[in-house]
Amino acid sequence: MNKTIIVSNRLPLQIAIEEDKLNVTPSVGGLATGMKSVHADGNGVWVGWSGITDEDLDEDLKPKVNEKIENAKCKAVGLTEADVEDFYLGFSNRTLWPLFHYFLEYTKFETEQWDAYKRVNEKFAEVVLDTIEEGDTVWVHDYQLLLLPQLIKDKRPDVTIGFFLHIPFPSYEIFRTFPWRQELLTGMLGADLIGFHTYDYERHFLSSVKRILRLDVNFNEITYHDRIVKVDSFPMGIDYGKFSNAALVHDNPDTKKSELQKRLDTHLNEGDDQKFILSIDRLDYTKGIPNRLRAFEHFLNTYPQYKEKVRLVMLAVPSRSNVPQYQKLKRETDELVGRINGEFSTVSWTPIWYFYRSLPFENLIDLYTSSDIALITPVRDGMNLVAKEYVATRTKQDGVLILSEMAGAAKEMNEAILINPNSLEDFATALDKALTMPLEEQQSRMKILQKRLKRYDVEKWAEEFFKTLEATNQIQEVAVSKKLNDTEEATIVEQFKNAKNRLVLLDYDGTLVGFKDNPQDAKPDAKLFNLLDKFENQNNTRLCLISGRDKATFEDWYAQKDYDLITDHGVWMREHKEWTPLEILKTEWMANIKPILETFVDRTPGTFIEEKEYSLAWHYRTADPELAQIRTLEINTVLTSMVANNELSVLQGNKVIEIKSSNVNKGRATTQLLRKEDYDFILIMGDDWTDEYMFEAAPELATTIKVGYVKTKAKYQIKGPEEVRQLLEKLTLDA
Ligand SMILES: O=P(O)(O)OC[C@H]1O[C@H](O[C@H]2O[C@H](CO)[C@@H](O)[C@H](O)[C@H]2O)[C@H](O)[C@@H](O)[C@@H]1O
Ligand SMILES: O=c1ccn([C@@H]2O[C@H](COP(=O)(O)OP(=O)(O)O)[C@@H](O)[C@H]2O)c(=O)[nH]1
Ligand SMILES: [Mg+2]
Repeated sequence: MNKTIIVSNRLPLQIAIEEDKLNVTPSVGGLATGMKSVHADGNGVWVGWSGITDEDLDEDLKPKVNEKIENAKCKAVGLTEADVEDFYLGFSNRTLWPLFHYFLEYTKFETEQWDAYKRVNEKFAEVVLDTIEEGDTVWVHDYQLLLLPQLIKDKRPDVTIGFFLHIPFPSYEIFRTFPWRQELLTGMLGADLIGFHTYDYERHFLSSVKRILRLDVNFNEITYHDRIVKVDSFPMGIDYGKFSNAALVHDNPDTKKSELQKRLDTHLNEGDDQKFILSIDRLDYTKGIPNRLRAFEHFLNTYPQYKEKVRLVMLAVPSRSNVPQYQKLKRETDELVGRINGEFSTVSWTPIWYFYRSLPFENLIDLYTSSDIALITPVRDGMNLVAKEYVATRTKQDGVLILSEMAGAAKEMNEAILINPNSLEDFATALDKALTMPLEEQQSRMKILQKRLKRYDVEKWAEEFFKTLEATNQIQEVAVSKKLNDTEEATIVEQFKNAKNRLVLLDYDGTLVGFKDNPQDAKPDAKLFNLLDKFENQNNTRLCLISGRDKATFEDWYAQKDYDLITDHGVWMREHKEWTPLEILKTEWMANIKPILETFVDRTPGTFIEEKEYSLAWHYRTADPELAQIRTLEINTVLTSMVANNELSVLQGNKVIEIKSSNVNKGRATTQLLRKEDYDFILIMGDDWTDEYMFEAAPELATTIKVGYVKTKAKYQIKGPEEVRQLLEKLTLDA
């Protein structure tokens, strides 16, 4: 039976060795708590790190640890102390985490740690590849494993891979500062579906893909080599039933109260207007803890009537405490709590109750159900599940959630009081509003929130992700339906061999060579000359390069060669080194259109005009892709009337717009060429939209091949120039 392999840095259980005994605890943090129920229900295996380093695992302990891991349907990836230091505490949590959360000043770029990141991603790949059986699906999670999807895809292209990022994806302006930005993006693109919590993270990612990798993005689909990678947003939900049921049990008078609950009750019973304001987070600088404390102080000063009535119950869960920024935050938090408590405390009242520890589930429920207000105010947060858990436990639908706009969860929780966590004023007004909110209003807001969270719970979230992942498989099949397979290739080689008179018509850019920023740099290389020469020297074979390039450029490049050439999209033809025009064209229009294009160059950095004898081309390969898209629309509009009057047409090529006479195209040139002789083998290859004219003009017996996996009239598709050359090589060898 096919299974799902979940992969994340941390396994849902954490193992530690304490006094020679194994101590197993559940992992904290949104990813582990959220995915746990998905894992428990499904048939599958979870691959990740157990929490113990290889150095701590002696031969005695190994089988015991493995047993615990296997019983939990997990498989461990072994990490050494150095891995934990450089990969986890290092690159993951001192580079990726701060930068993706917009903490530029905390971000370290260290090559050694980057190397460790690559090394550990490979370790994960090894275990995953070892676990995969045919038909399995892999779901990779989070920023610690950005390179993993590609590492798996390289070895197992048949396996469907999903990737989900649990933290924000930063805007391009931030992401571009990464020294290894390209590698990170291509690592992620190994997946077939890439998921984010919100549309904002999704569009930031697409923006980086367009600008850094210069890939074509069509709505939310990226064309990447022979695959289509789909990108979408899936806001993660919680195990709603687990939290609401636990709260119901907690409310039941027969349920035995915990020690913590008894303590909470003592204070709540001190008077009618005693209230708890709750905050729960890992002690992380993204969670905005110092801001929250200062804001609480400001609130007590602004609304002194709440003194001795409200308490801030703050649970800070220890996290990544070996990273210096976290240690600094711990000191700052301790100091602030001490100072504020010192400032306001009375004999019977301490304004802040501060717990620095992780609490068991039952105690979390005590806190959620006893608090009238939840104050969840991260400065940046991928999602924030605590906010959702609070809502799920409000069985009487009372209580108010104050939530930072900067949490992914805010996008779906409009009925909360949303605040900017940098504004002390916002905090104070929101707290006052929450404390005075009529019960009916609390309930009407809570009802809507609960309905939404209950419907789109974590199971539904995972289901939606899988559904989309399955659908991406189908688009893959459509996109590459004409992919040239080995049998077809063998037939072509065979036909070539048996033919008496052969014509091979090849486009140049994008077909025989890849694209360069400057078209003049895309010269034929020695290997290509070699290959074409071999072709040329075969009997009964006519080789003709057909290009939109101008005559002068081709004359320069191929002066020493005998190949036939067709240039300017079919204006000129060179046979036996003699140039003749295939078309007689006017050029008066150029003087009028060039100044218009020049104004576009002025206003669109990275673009330039290529002047050919019979056409003008505006290139925008290195321009900002979104600006270029707007400008192409503008150019088309501006040129419409002029084009009609001069019998011109505007061609949209690969990152280029070309204006030329309407009655010239590669199709007409192809037809003229075909009239010259009778061929019993014809091969035509091209990558661009303009090459489609050749495919249309080709007779039935011709073998037409599109380079690249986009829609085409050609019979077959092939990946890129590399593959074109391999095919040509086969034709020369076997002929
Ligand atoms: O594994 P740790 O270093 O101890 O950190 C705990 C986890 O923190 C992060 O959680 C994120 O995922 C949540 C669920 O999607 C989301 O609500 C939250 O905003 C994120 O910060 C981290 O992404 C995980 O990888 C860590 O395991
Ligand atoms: O003592 C605690 C405190 C919190 N949590 C859980 O930790 C998760 C925190 O997830 P969130 O998305 O809010 O933030 P993250 O820590 O992932 O950044 C929530 O599911 C909490 O229930 C926990 O297991 N033990
Ligand atoms: Mg081309």
